[in-house]
Amino acid sequence: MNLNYPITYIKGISVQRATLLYTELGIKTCNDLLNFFPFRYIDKTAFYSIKELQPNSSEVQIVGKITRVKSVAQKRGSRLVATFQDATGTMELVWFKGQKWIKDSLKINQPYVVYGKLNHYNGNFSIPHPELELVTEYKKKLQTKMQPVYPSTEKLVNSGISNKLLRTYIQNLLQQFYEGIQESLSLEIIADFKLMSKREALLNAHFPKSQENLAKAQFRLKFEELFFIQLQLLRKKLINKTKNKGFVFENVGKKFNDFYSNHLPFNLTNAQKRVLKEIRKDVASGVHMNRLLQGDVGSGKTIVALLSMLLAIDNGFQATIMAPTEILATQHYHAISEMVKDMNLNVDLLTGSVRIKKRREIHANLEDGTLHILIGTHALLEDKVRFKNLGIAIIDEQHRFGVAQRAKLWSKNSLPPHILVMTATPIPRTLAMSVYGDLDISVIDELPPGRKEVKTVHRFDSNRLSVFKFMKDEIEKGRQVYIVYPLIQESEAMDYKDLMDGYESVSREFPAPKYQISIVHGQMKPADKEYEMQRFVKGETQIMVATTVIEVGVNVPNASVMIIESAERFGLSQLHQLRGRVGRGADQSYCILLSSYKLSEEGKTRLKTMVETSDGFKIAEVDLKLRGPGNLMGTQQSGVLNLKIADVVKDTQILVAARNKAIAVLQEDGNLSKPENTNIKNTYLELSKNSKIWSEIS
Ligand SMILES: Nc1ncnc2c1ncn2[C@@H]1O[C@H](COP(=O)(O)OP(=O)(O)OP(=O)(O)O)[C@@H](O)[C@H]1O
Repeated sequence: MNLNYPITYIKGISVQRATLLYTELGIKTCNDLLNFFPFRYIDKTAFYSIKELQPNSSEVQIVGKITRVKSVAQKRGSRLVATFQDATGTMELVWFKGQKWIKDSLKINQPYVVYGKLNHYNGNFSIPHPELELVTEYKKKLQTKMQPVYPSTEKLVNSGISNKLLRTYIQNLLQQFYEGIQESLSLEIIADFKLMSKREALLNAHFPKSQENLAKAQFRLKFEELFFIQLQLLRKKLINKTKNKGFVFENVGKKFNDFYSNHLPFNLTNAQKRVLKEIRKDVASGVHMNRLLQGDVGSGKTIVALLSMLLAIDNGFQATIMAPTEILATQHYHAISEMVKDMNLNVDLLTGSVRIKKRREIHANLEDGTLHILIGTHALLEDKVRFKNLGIAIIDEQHRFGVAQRAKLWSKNSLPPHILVMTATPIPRTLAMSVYGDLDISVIDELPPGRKEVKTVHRFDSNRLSVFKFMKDEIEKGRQVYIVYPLIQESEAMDYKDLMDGYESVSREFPAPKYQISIVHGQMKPADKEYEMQRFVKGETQIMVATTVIEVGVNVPNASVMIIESAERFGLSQLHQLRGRVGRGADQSYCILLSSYKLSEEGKTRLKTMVETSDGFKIAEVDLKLRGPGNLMGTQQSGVLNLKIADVVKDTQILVAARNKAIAVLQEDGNLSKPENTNIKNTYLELSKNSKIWSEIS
């Protein structure tokens, strides 16, 4: 018997039911079903006394006697109420249906075991429609103490596959295949972490004998799941390091040194220096760099990108930056061209709106190597874009690019160029371990000196007039202001209306010619967007009304006020990104979050968090708690988050332990060829063949 057999091998599962289980729950093989875990258990191991009951107790089991039964008339029909009592107190059992036969069957003053969901109303406890069994009967039966409850769908239930039936299937499966369940971890790991055996763990995860056994079983299975994912990610990294040769940038040469000594516009922060060292070590070592650069908004990633590119250029290579939007690519282009303007370097910009003639020129310069740095958007991925020798590819805000798109950029070379992925959306460390576990990670955890914290306040819509007044004062001082409106796809038409209405009212309040206003939104042509953007960058307009197109990376140091309309509709990391557009110069900056009075609890938490902290990593932690890992920016494409039993957020301690153990195992035995690692190797190979998550991360 093999656990890879289809579930029709399990007693009681017909082809028709197997098909349903597959379409509804994705369960195909015995192994799938074995790893389909309950999401909760009905715990019948514990008994309560009535005095112990708490308003928030959910399902409870109590032994006591029924002392009285009566029918109580109510508006529609009547209900049956039994007074139930133990040595510590009294409560009620209630029925709304089937009252006649229940009334007839209830035995007064005999001990019952009662089980059900507890209600608490007006200080009184009751259980509606309880399960009841005379103690004499209860004692005769062999009890399943903790019943598993599995996730299900309406269709399954309607087709007769109840939770009870699922339980039976899994029971049958365990009976038929128990001997075939192989240990997957080494004896050493089992001893080290005092783990249950795999068989015992699976049995107890489905049919636990006690809470304690359940906890042990879950720990073992979570550890195993995270261990093998980490093993896979780390092996991928190891293979990348040992097999993929990278270009060697031996020289820290003329351009780098010239820029560092003569053109650096400021002193690097210690964090920038450290990260640059990490990058230099990679690119000089002969292995292929695959590094994630995390830095909070405004922490100064661009300069690190530029210096890394100069390392490549000094060694005869070309460099590229790919950005997710035209605005961003253009901005990088302007910033970088400006910084290297006296250095005899050729920098160009390639986006969707570059004209054919210019495009051809870029293609030609790229192929003959005269173009040193090319900055662009997705347009870089087109087949016609061929580098002479691309040494480093920097990808800004990687979550906007698919894995396949990135791969396309790699494949433009004989050897893959060094890769630096930059993200301004901090991801909590433990999550990064999973989602980017195969990359090396650098963090810029320090802001440039002299930055003042952006003062952040929350105001209700009714305060708009005083907000306008504040804007006028700031503009008077020579500052610029952003006003951002939400744009959510589902209500796009409405949102555009809000934006245009807002624009009109701002135009009335801030009339020309004294005030000039830019507007930028996604429905505009790229060239118009760019024109409006540039007017704001050059200081020709004082106010920029926009949707979230300006969310990431836009850098206008003179802009010191960020007003966010309907702030409650934005996600936390989005708000943080938007706020990051101000506070980029030396002036005191402000962020005003405007909202209606109607706020959900989550909305309140988001706004409160923004007012309380400006630390991107802290904000990411809160966001993670509010929305779960799959919704965070930077994690959407990660199959690593579709776990069967572990939770990368809640089980961080297990995750860290599993990762450290995986590192230790690979350090000792990179190919898993030692006899003591046979179990691990077999499971690893098996998972590589069969697991969906694994194919996504390999
Ligand atoms: N070490 C430094 N000292 C002073 N100013 C700096 C330093 N590093 C960067 N800056 C300036 O800080 C601002 C933000 O830098 P940059 O645009 O590189 O940030 P970023 O990390 O890309 O942030 P975001 O992701 O928000 O765009 C720029 O105006 C830049 O010139």
